[in-house]
Amino acid sequence: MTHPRIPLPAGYAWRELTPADRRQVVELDTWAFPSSHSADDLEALPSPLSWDRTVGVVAGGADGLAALHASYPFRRFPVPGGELPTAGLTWVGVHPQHRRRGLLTAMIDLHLARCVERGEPLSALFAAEAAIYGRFGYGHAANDLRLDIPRGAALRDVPGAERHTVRVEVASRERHGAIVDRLHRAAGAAPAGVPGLNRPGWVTRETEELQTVLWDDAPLHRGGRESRRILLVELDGEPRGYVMFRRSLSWEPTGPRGTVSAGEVVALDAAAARALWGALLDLDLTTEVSPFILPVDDVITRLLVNLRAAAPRTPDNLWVRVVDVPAALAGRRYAGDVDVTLAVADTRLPANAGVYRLRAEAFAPATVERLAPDTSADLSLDVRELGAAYLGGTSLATLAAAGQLTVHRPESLAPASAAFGWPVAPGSSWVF
Ligand SMILES: CC(=O)SCCNC(=O)CCNC(=O)[C@H](O)C(C)(C)COP(=O)(O)OP(=O)(O)OC[C@H]1O[C@@H](n2cnc3c(N)ncnc32)[C@H](O)[C@@H]1OP(=O)(O)O
Repeated sequence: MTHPRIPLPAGYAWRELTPADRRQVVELDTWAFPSSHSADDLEALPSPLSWDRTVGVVAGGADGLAALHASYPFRRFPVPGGELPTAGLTWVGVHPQHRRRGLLTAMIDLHLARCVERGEPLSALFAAEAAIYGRFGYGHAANDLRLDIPRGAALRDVPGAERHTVRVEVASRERHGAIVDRLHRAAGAAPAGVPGLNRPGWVTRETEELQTVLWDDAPLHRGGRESRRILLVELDGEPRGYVMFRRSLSWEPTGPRGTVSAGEVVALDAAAARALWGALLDLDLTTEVSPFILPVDDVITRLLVNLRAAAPRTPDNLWVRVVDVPAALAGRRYAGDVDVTLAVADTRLPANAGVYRLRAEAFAPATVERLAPDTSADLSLDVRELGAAYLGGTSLATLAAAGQLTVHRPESLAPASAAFGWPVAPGSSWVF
């Protein structure tokens, strides 16, 4: 792959990184993200990085890295009704000595240029701070749900839940890797049990490095909690759902106080989900279950009799950058008939800007045509807002109400908003 000529501020140079640079990567990372763990301990952990997509910045005359970024090759990133190659931007860090000199800006320009070269119409990320990425055209595209559910919280009944059996074991890749992979993919492909109605943004761990990191259970991940366990629910011996979890326990004057930190909670249908949550909410010596990341429309929101008591919070989940507007628009399905012209602005990638006519019947393939740049459009918006709406989690009408989308033909907004939505809320079940 050619190295695009993306300029850096004076005195800095690009450096392609390899596994031999692992120590420097760890050291830069601990400058960017303060950690109580030693560089030796962190270096001993498996690395999630795809090294051929990991680029450093070095400063003339200085040791070590001034900055670093990487991306994951998500070849099958779920978009509404389909999948598109997507670059998962990650491990972005600038040494405090070198911050606010334009290094991140240059790294984003290189990242986007490489997305174009690689034919990745989208980039997605989790933002360390919400204010960082909008300026680069990333839109806040999904939220997730965080809960603290009291032990024994009442759940509504689901017929057939009682037919499931439960297994609780120490989590291991050898025993559970294939099961977890299969259930996770299946749950994202058809969360409502209907083929084609997928969960946008439900990204899978597609590389061997990401799989290795998932199953690594080094003591420094534990934070005072136990080693990682898995709870599986089965129907007639067939796995139908899982949750990986760790418990912690303290003894208070009032009695034992245990919490359950749960990772992704995945089930193939409502009965399996009811069986899974029922078991998870009834572990001895515990008082509370805190699932880390759930989709905002996860079935638990319908199963809990008192959702309010679980103190729901919905922080931002994925941010999406549309790198190739026509490929992205044509690569997803729409939840209603649509025939709309969009004027998309993109100062960072001018070739991406333009006026596009999008036509599709509900849930059928779409066609996208680039029109002359002076064509009057029905709606105009920045590529950042297109990214926010792209996975179906942010309504075009909401963007219009917030003054972040301009309506030129009023009758186009309602059908376009309905079409850009999606019946299943977007979101990733893990942070990358
Ligand atoms: C996908 C991920 O990996 S998320 C992880 C992001 N990394 C971190 O949060 C680690 C700690 N922080 C850092 O490493 C750095 O401060 C970074 C990467 C956030 C920013 O790097 P810098 O090289 O300082 O950014 P750069 O100089 O290119 O700034 C570009 C613009 O973004 C703004 N900006 C940079 N960081 C922030 C921030 N945290 N909040 C708000 N604005 C910011 C700058 O003010 C600047 O604005 P301007 O163009 O109006 O002057």
